[in-house]
Amino acid sequence: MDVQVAISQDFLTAILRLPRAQQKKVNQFVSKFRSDPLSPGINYEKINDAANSDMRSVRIDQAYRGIVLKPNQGNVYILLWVDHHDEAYAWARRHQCKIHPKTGAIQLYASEINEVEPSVEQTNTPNKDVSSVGLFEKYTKQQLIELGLPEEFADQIVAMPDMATFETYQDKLPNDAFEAMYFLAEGIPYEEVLEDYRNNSVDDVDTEDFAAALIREGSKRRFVVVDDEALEQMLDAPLEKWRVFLHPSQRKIVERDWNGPVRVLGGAGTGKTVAAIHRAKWLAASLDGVPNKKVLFTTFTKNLASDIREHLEQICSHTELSSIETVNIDSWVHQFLKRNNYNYDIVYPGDSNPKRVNSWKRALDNKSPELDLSDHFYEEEWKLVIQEQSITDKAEYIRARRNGRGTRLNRKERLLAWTVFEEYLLQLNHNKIKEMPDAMRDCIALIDAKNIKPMYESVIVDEGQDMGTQAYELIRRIVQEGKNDIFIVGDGHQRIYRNKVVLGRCGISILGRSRKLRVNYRTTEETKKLAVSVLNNVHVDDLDDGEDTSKGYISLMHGEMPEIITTNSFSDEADAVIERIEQLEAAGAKLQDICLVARTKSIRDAFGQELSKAGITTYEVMANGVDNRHREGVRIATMHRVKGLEFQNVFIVGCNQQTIPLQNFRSDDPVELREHELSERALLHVAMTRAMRSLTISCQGQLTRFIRR
Ligand SMILES: Nc1ncnc2c1ncn2[C@@H]1O[C@H](COP(=O)(O)OP(=O)(O)OP(=O)(O)O)[C@@H](O)[C@H]1O
Repeated sequence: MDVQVAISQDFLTAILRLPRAQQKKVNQFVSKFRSDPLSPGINYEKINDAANSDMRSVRIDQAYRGIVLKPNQGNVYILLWVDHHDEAYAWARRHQCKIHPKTGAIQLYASEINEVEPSVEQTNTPNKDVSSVGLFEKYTKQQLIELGLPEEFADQIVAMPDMATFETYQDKLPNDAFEAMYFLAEGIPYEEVLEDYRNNSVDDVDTEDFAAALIREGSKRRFVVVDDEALEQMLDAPLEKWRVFLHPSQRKIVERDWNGPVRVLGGAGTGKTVAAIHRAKWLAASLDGVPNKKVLFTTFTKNLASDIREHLEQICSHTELSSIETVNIDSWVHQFLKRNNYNYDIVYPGDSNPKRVNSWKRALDNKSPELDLSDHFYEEEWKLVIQEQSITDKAEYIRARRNGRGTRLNRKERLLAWTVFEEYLLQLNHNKIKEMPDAMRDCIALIDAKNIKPMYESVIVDEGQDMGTQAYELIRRIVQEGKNDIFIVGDGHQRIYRNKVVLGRCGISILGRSRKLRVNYRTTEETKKLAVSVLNNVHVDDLDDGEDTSKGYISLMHGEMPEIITTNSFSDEADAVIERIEQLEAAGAKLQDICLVARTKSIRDAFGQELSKAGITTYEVMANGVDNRHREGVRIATMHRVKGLEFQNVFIVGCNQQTIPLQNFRSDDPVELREHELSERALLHVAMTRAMRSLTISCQGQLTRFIRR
């Protein structure tokens, strides 16, 4: 029978904690072990009192030991842990590794859990009858076990008094069981949780058959069977776990055929981009390098597209890579139109292109004195109504949908307002410029006129929340309709460009093909909680005319509470930030892992200058390129620029009451004001959720009202 060697994610993490010299030895050992775990050179030793009698220690060198699970049945060896002799043995005593009888997934968890004291919150609440307020009182023990809870914990968990107490079990329970219980406690319906945590087609689980268990989705988040090539890659530091260990909820959406467009939602850091990258690889593999069969991976921002290309290069073969085109949607439009001899300059609604600004100025000169509407109103009306619905004449404008616009306009008022838009259209034409939504429409017109066949087998869209109607209509047109055609990932909570869309209205029906990712791999739970609180009680859409919620969204990591620094002046704030950056550097942090984020360019630059004066190198995050992580320097960026990116340590500076929300927005329209407020909150939320390890927020004077301490 073939020998199978698997590695747990924990083993790889354990390697990274060792001194460099030892890491090398472990790597050599693993290569030897992988080629023949039965070789006489490998010393297996029984571990007295190990939680699992199938655990053995193996000798790496004089001082270090690996912990291996060698089940009785089959020919499977699983490398679980590595450490200094005594610590490795202690680890084996503290950990259990078993196949769950219901889900069939291999679980690694604490061998014992002590009775946990109710949380301080709970004990401080006078007269509260603990036993009557169980967190899981709606569920039976059996139901919890169905979701992956090990039976030995069932009594304790079913009697759990509150969330705070439950959270203290995080590092004791298997990750899958903890997550599933957490989502139940957050109010996610049982069936939905079961769908995510049950392994497909597992009926009769043989709890001794590790070979069968290793290939189940639920096991693959933590264990991988290694062949030589994969092993070599994996042992190459720095290790990026997402390359190998997809969460079952990610794997379920990535590795399967879909009978039409799919929409995947998920809070910041839940691995949407990672899922989309793996999806691109999976689709490309199925194309088998056939020329002219292509997958398009598109994003909203240019720098994210470059980032994604780099990631694809890490996981795809040459052939797969040759089938994937990665480009942000606007560049795609530019390239397509250029190939088709398009004669217009492309601009953006509201941008500073002098020809566009002048055209708009002339259009506003035609404002009717009979209408008391602000210039801003016309700007928004143009973008949100006229461009959104591709309106080109008066008659269409009179019939136009104006949902979500606060100021009502009757027929006569629309006719009067139209004079501005009519002039703008004339000016754009006269100056040979087009706004991007028009350019997208022109792409469609060209495709129709030239009868161009769909160019892609599949399109993958990242940052789906920021793409507008025209972008989706164009996407619909360039991809072959049918199996695996469109895969969209996005998060309405991160919409910062106000390009709302209703997919169904763009010919993209996601009925029955909508999924959600819930596990945040990036930020700590402490940062996540603060970032989510910025969007409390605001309504966020699901890209298809429904509502999305940030309930049932968990971070697996814990860390320091975000620090909030209030100062009295700019120089005090700058000093405080510089001091902390110097402390981080002294503690070993690399400058390129630190990002300073500001709401505006001028605040960014002001802080950038202070950092330079203090001798700290800075590096501006640009819109149009990949961040060269080898270039030294603290990253400095506006909030818009950091979307989709991540940094170990994030400083959000200038979080003053007067700056966030930005005060340059004037409108009497309550709907516009609400929308403005929402996108300002989304911007802050995006900036906060870039932080992997630490988040520091600072202000001068009063802190923005978006943050409640
Ligand atoms: N299965 C996984 N295992 C380990 N790490 C993962 C996994 N999936 C994602 N990650 C990590 O989590 C972080 C966030 O992932 P990703 O950027 O895909 O999230 P996202 O949902 O697209 O985030 P955002 O919407 O905030 O941009 C990254 O550091 C990524 O490497």
